[in-house]
Order: sequence, then C-alpha cells, then structure tokens
Amino acid sequence: MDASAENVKLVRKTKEEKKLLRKQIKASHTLLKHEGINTVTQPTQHLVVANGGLGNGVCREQLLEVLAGVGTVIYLLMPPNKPYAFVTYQSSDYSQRAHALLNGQQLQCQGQGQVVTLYLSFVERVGCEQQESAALPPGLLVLEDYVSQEEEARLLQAVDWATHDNETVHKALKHRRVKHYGYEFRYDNNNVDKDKPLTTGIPPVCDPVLQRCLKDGHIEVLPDQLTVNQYESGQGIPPHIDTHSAFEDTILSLSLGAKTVMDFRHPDGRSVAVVLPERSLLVMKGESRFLWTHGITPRKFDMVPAYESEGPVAVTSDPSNLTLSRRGTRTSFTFRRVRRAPCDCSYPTVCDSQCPPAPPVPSAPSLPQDDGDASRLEEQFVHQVYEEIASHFSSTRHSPWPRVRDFLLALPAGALVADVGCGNGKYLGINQEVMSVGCDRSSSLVQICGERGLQAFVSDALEVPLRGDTCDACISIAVIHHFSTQERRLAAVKELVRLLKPGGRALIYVWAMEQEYNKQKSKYLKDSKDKENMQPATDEGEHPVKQSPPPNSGVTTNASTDGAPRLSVHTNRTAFNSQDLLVPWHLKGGEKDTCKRAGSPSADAAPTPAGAPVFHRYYHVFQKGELEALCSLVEDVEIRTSYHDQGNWCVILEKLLK
Ligand SMILES: O=C(O)CCC(=O)C(=O)O
Ligand SMILES: [Fe+2]
Ligand SMILES: [Zn+2]
Repeated sequence: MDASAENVKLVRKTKEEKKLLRKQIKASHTLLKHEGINTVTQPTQHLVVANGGLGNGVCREQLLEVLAGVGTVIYLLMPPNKPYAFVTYQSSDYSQRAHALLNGQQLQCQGQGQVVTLYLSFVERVGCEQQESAALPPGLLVLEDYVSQEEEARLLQAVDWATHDNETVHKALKHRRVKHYGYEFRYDNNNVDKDKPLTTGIPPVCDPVLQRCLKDGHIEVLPDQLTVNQYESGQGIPPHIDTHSAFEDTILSLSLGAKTVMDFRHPDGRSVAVVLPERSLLVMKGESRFLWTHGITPRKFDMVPAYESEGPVAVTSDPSNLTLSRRGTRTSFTFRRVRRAPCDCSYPTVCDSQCPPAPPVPSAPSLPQDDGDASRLEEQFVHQVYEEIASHFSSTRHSPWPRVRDFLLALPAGALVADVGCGNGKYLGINQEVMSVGCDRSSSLVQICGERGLQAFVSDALEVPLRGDTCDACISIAVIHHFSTQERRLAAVKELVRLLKPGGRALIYVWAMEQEYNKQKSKYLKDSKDKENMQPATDEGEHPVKQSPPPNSGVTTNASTDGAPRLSVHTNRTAFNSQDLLVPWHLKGGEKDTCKRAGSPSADAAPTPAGAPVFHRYYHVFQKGELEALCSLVEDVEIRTSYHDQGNWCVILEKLLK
C-alpha cells in the first residue's frame, strides 16, 4: 500500500471515529437534557447505554449478551419504558473495553424489529428515579397457580372453536376470538339479554375451579355467564369497564395457555400494569371492578419482571428486574354473574344504572383495518368536520400557546418556517422577522388565513408540496393525533423531517392520553371559564361543557352492523379511557345535563337534546413515551427535547447534518 492510500485510509477512519464521537456526545447531551443523567469522561465501572433500553424494544437477555461479551457484568438496570440502560462492570478495565468496543454497535431489537445503535458513556453512579411501587388497584387479586396443568389442558380442550356462532363476532373483534356460555355478551349494546339465556350453560369442566373460588371466599354465589377470549400474540382488548348493569360485583378471569400483562387505569390517570401468569386467577372486586378500566394492549412483547418474584405481579419499576417477554396464545375464561337489579355501586360517575348511557351512535366508525379505511375515516371524521366547523373553530383559536410562541420567537431573522396544519394561522404572524408559510387540509381554514393576510395553502400533511431540505423550522401543532394508524402518524413525522434543512428543527404537539400529569390536571380537564380552551385542537372554546365521565361500557367500543367494534365517543372534559376516539364538537351552546353525552358521531351534525349541532372528530391520543417512540423510528433526526404541556405530548426534533 503506498503512502497516499494509507493516508486516505487514515483520514477515512478518523472521519468515522469523529462521526461516532459526535453521535455519542449528542446521545449524552440528550440523556442530560431529558433525564438529568450526567455522563463523565473519566472512566468508571459504570456505563449508560443510550438506545439500549426497554423503551427501544431491547430485551434484557439480548443486551446482557452483548455487554457480557466484553467483561463480567455485575448489574444491569433497565428502567421501564426508557431508551437507555445502565451497566456496572466488575472493573473499570471491562467498562473501558465495553466503551471502546461497543460504541456505535448495532442491535436488532427483538421487541420492535428495528435496528438500534448503542452509544455508551461513563457515569459516576447508576440509578434512576424509582417510581412509587405500583400497588394493585384496590379489590384486585392475582392468585398464581390457581389451576393445575392438567386442569388447564382440560379447560382448553373443552372450548370447541370449530362449531357454531361467533364467526361474525370473531371476524369483527379481529383482535381476538370469543365464545359465550350461559348468556351472550353483546358488543353492540355492551349488555346481555337477560331473558334469553343460551342453550349452553357454563361447561361442567369449570365446576371444580368455581367450587374452589366459592370455598376460598372469592365469590358468594356461582357465576352464570362465561366469556372465553382467545388472544394470539399481538392481539388485545381495548380498555373498558364491564358494564355495571349487566354483571354483579365480582369478576373472575383465568389465564390459560400463556401469560399476559393487563393494564388497569383509574379515571385520574393512574395506571398499573399487572402480570397475569399462565394458570393464574384474576379476581376483580369493588373499586377495581367498578371504577378502573382494564384492557390488554395489542403487542407481541410485554415488559415483565426478569426473575421470579414473590407474590403478584404489578409490573413495578424495579429496573434491575425488567425484561421483555414474547407473548404466546392466551385463552381467558371470564366468569360473571348476570345482574337482576340495577347497580347501586358507589361509583355513580361510571355507573350506567345511575347515569344513563349515551344514546346509540349508529354511524360511529370502526378502527381502520387498512390505509384505505384510514383515509376514509379521516376524510369523514377530520377533514369534513373541520370544513364545517371552520368558522366557529377559528373563533375559539386566538391565543398562541406560550411554548410554541417561544419556539417561534427563538428563530433567527430570515428563517423559513412551515406550519403544517396551520388551522386559522394563529402562529403564522408570531415572529415578524421570519418567513412563515402555513398549510392545512381545510380550505375553509386556509381561506380564513388568507383573509387575515397570512400565507397559507391547502395541502395534506402527508404530502406537502414544498421542496425538501428547505425549512429552518416546521411546526405541527395538534395535527398528528388526527391520523388513524401508526403508519400514517409516522409518515406525517417523516414529511416534516423531509422539509427541514439539516440542522433545522420541528416542534410537534399531540394530544395526551394523560390529562393529569405530575398531579396537575390539564386546562382541558379543569372547568375553564377561559374564552379559549388551552388544548390546541379541542372543543368548547366558548362553551365549557362540564360532564361526568362516560358511563361504563362492556367494551369502550360499540359494534357496527358487521359487528366490528366502533370507536367510542369521548365525553368532553373527562379523562380518556381509550386511545382512539371521537371527540364531539358542539357548534353552538353546550349540554347542561351532567349525565348526557353527545349524540351523533358523524359529520352530519345531528342536534343534541339541547338543539346544538354536534360534530365528531377522530383523535388518537398519545400515551407517555409514544411520541418519542414514533419519532425514534425516523432516520436522520434526533429528539432534542420532549415534554408534557397542558395535556399534550411535545417534542422538538433536529435534522442531523449530513
Ligand atoms: O382476557 C381477559 O382476562 C379479560 C376479558 C375481559 O375483560 C372481558 O371479556 O370483558
Ligand atoms: Fe372485561
Ligand atoms: Zn354501578
């Protein structure tokens, strides 16, 4: 090799090293900014592994294998849902070796299938904020090994999936197979026909376990209804409260075939994930049965304790004991007793006996099954609605959000800014020193911008007719939550990033599932007298509507004519109990009756009992961490900061220099 070739090689290597170093420094800045984790240059025994967290879909076993390959690991901490892990090596020789060899190493995540790049930095100590230990919801019990393996096999064998009914229900529920005994649970009205018992009662093979429940005092009378649900890996059940008026207090559920994680959520936003081991019995009584929703998130991996622990099984935040576990096929046997008299529980806000349910919502859509469905749903339940409500909507949207304003004001003079989904243009004139251009899907809103002398054009956020790599900044305020599939939400983020110049920044706001955060209720939840509702895209600017949380539902979705679960209609100013929903927009006036909810789910503006037309907009409200996880799937971009602002999740992305 001649001298010049050697030189080229040297230069190239240095370049790569420099790039790696730059990325590693960026990763440690991000850790400091987001998580308050201080990295140090002086070698220690401890390393923080950016991108090697459970939140990136990395499994404990997988990461451990890589880390242990270079030296003896004493401790591996994987904080829940975080994009990093901490490792302590037996000596700093090992940790230095890991630092030298593993920085920039790629890992194919088992959890989400994507590839992550690990960046390691030294830290003085390991640790993370321990969340309060997750107590189970009051009234909830998980009893391990409640049935033997032989009993489990007998129970599973007794379900004859081949014959009879439920083809429609099966197809419709899509997320799982169901079979009912004793009484059919109807997903269209979330209730049972109490006068029409099925010819097949609870199979006798269940007798021994039910007798055991009686003897152990979990129930006082035998159940008369059984629902068998079968979930393949990746399937789930939406969060719901079993209809109070349909069933008595105690609900029993056996987990057979595989374990799962069930999520419980209190209306105030607290949530607890509970592991239901194979052959365990779940007992829901009292508060946990009446007030908390329960549901199973459709996914293929769950975050679970890595090592057997004593007793149940709330997925706590013990980061030395968390990993991902692949789901198998789980069959649950849920036993309930049909109620003969109205429910008189002490949770009237969620009790359909004490607070009558919403009127039927015949034209509510189902969650989309494919991209065509999704764009039709958005056309009817987003685009058409904004066209119709544009003028009223605009009259409720005048105050800029302080942190959005700050973002815009911090831009240098002459910067080019695109506001994708600009609505009535309230952010277009904030910074007079920059060149702002807006676009929106609604021509009525774009027209309003024009009338105000603002630059805007009609465009879909998935395909903005601007050249890529041109904008110094983009904003997307309360837009991406209107896309009805993960693929489309991802495409919307990618489109923003495409517009940015390298080094340019995008600010994204989406509505949060968590309307109560750090013990503070969002403005949306508070009964605000403000002229403008602070949530950027929500309802009731001038007509605050105070309503009780929605009456319970067997499943928070109703069923459409083909049986597919319908999206539920949200009750304004209450906590969300589902991520995909329709949010009513009252064109004029508001409802006073604390038990009444909005009537029509579609854009055809049926009047409410109070006479005001109601439109329904589709929303996907984001859970904590979801926006960051979405953005982490986009290439060439880094999350600069993320935060919760008045019931919204927010990120600032920066496009990387090439
Ligand atoms: O699968 C389970 O354990 C719960 C099923 C359930 O919640 C229901 O059918 O209402
Ligand atoms: Fe249930
Ligand atoms: Zn009740």
